Amino acid sequence: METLIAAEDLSVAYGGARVLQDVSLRIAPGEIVTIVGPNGSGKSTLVRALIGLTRPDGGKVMRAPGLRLGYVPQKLALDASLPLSVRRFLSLPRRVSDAAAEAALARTGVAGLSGRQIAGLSGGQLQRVMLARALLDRPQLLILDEPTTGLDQPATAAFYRLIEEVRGETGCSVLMVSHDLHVVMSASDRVICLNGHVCCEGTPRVISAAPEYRALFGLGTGGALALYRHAHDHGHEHDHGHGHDPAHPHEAHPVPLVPIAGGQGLSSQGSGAKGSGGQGSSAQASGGSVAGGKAGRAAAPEQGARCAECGGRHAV
Ligand SMILES: Nc1ncnc2c1ncn2[C@@H]1O[C@H](COP(=O)(O)OP(=O)(O)OP(=O)(O)O)[C@@H](O)[C@H]1O
Repeated sequence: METLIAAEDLSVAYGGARVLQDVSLRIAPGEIVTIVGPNGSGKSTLVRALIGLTRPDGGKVMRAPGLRLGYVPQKLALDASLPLSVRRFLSLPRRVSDAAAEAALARTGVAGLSGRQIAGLSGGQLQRVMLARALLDRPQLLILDEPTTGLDQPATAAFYRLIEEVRGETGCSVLMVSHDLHVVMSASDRVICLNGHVCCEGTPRVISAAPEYRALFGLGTGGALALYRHAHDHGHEHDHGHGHDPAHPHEAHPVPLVPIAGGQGLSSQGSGAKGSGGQGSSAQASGGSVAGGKAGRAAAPEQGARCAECGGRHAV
């Protein structure tokens, strides 16, 4: 299977505190993958390590050569008192034409905001402007870190619909971090449940039923299943390791849960590399080939002690 980006046994520590341990994942062309997990479980750290903003102290990140990557950060690290128009923001760091800027704003539903100050935008408008900026480089992989923070429910649902439309139009893959479990379950092809390590991963249906997920998020996510009506009738090709016919309902061949094998405990070693502040940039990822193996170690037997946090058996 073709892979755009992959992490293999990725570990990150900040000043000796282990945040990620042996995290492996891979993103295939065209799929929408969502990372869920409790506060502080390392979701943003994982995203930043994938992008290259945070240096891992173990494992590696591999990208398809010349991968075009669009990134929408959780927060915009801008001084609100600095005058910065939407139009100028769209040309940071690379100048874009007025036509391209207008088209991107129109695509994300905020046409006509060009002359407005970034500091004066509502939360929903800012998210759409940041998405417009990320789309300007025609990313093959769009990475969004909690893109709907602070938005109300209709705005959140509308934003996820927009993401699905963009994926449908451009064929880009989407990797996002989200706490909106119900929407995540309806809008994702695959969900990765993170708590310093990958607790479990699979289709929304499989994840909703996973004991590891339920231990972390409780049993009140039944509505997420009700929302999940993914008939898998979109045109992209992807394979979650089970080679299904894309015309099949996705649930018919659920991805097996992927416990992380191995016996290493938490280490207090680590260099704690800090990344620089993300600014909603699009970045041309540096090259490097992607290994074809299944990064998530599918169908590995459960090993290790039962996790006190999520109830699953895994390395950490
Ligand atoms: N630059 C940093 N320096 C030191 N510690 C950090 C840094 N960034 C994150 N951390 C710590 O690492 C842990 C994981 O943080 P991270 O932001 O990755 O979690 P998260 O799952 O995205 O959380 P949330 O859901 O609250 O956004 C937290 O304990 C956090 O305090």
